[in-house]
Amino acid sequence: MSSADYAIETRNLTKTFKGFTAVDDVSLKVERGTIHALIGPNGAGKSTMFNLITKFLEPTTGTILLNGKDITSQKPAQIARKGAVRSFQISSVFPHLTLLENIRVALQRRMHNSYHFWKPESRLDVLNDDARTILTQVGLEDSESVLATELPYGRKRLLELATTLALEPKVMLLDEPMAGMGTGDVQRVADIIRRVAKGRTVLMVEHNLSVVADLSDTITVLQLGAVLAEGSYDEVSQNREVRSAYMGEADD
Ligand SMILES: Nc1ncnc2c1ncn2[C@@H]1O[C@H](COP(=O)(O)OP(=O)(O)OP(=O)(O)O)[C@@H](O)[C@H]1O
Repeated sequence: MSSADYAIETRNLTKTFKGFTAVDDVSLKVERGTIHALIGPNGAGKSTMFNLITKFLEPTTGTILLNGKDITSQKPAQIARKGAVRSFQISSVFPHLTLLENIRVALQRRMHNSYHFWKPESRLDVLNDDARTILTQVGLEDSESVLATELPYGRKRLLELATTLALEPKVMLLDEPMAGMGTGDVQRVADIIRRVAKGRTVLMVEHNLSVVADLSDTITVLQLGAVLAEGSYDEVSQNREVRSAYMGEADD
């Protein structure tokens, strides 16, 4: 496979914070069209990897490629415009707008790269059909007139996913999508992620191993900033080093 077959590739990516190596020479290949999970114990470097890939952090050394193109020196907004969008950033939701309005803002952002708040409200009505389609994709079609702030936690996270979908990402980076969710919501959100991942590439950091097992084509296990193992869930969960380093306490 050539570099162009990978939606995301890192080569020898390293990040040090004042001499402490948080990400240590990581070469990661995320195949296009797959769901790829990044797992590992606390402090393994997962969030730092995400921040490096989306350029919220500057790598100390190494290279980051998006669809085979070097994006190491690009800014987060440029990377988002190239179709790699990070989700589950609470800031993507405006609490005092309705769900429909939130999606319309995100759609506008994609189309004009600005908010155009000054335009007459009626000009935004053309976006309603698209916004409703997106709300339906995440199962929020019954709440379009509800203010975002009034949503319970699980549904708020679905709204964040919806605002991400409005940007038409080719690559979605999901940062702990199940964090803080009750068991009822977890299965629902997993089903939605599987559905919206079709035709896209997903890289996710997730602590819930049954979700990781259920959704992922490939799993990379990080430990102390370095890659410990990689493969399918069956492969990595049977790896002895992984079991002792990461799954020891969850051996059953
Ligand atoms: N800005 C920073 N300055 C100093 N050290 C940092 C910084 N960011 C992260 N680290 C350290 O780098 C290591 C990796 O952190 P990171 O948050 O990437 O791990 P993680 O795998 O996402 O952990 P968790 O599962 O707990 O979120 C940790 O030891 C952390 O303390």
